[in-house]
Amino acid sequence: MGNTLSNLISPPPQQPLESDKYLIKIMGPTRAGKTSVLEKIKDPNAIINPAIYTANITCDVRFIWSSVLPSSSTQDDRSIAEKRQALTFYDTSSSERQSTFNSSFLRHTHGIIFVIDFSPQDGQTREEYAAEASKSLWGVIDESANSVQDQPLLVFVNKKDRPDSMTAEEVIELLHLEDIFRTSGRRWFVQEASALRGEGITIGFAWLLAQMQDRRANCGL
Ligand SMILES: Nc1nc2c(ncn2[C@@H]2O[C@H](COP(=O)(O)OP(=O)(O)OP(=O)(O)O)[C@@H](O)[C@H]2O)c(=O)[nH]1
Ligand SMILES: [Mg+2]
Repeated sequence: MGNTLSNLISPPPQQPLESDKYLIKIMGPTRAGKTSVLEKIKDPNAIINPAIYTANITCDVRFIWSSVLPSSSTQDDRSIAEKRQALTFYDTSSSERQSTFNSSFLRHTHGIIFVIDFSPQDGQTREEYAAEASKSLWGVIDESANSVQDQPLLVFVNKKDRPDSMTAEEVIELLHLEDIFRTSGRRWFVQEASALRGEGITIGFAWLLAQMQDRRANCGL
């Protein structure tokens, strides 16, 4: 029990992973759907429980990314994928955000997933919500500017099943994503998604995986 609990709340791994493994960190505003997105990456058939409440828990999940291969893939494809795609995800929770996102947060990280849903809370306007989200994203990127090598950034605009959701274009503008590329050369991609319905998750994640593989092949990162 003690072991299990300490595994759940252990700090982000700081050691470089072996060469065939990737570490991905998931960030984003409170209740945006970070954990739900992770559940769907792990298992596209997972049922997302609307009553899920995951604040204050940080989990470090290690698994083999074979579940997102197309159903038409052969056993050989799966074996190759299982050998190659060992991924560790670090899912952040609401309460740790400020204290955790320091200059070493992205060290040894190969990819970043930022989940946003644009559901303003407690009387916030959309613009206020976006400004806060943008500040937190830029905070991490600025903080780590000297210690990391421009990992690819995947942004999920989650909860597309809701009528008030925003488009990828609006998010690109509100988060000033084009500036990220201009200032750092970091590659980014915005994918509209619904973790609830399982839409957009696999395609977005496939982009991130391809980027991470490309960086490793070309830059050894
Ligand atoms: N409608 C809808 N609800 C979703 C979707 N994804 C997640 N939710 C719901 O949004 C709530 C928050 O989801 P979580 O995955 O816990 O969000 P989180 O970002 O991990 O939350 P914290 O860790 O507390 O910051 C839950 O009630 C989910 O069921 C989605 O695509 N559509
Ligand atoms: Mg969560």
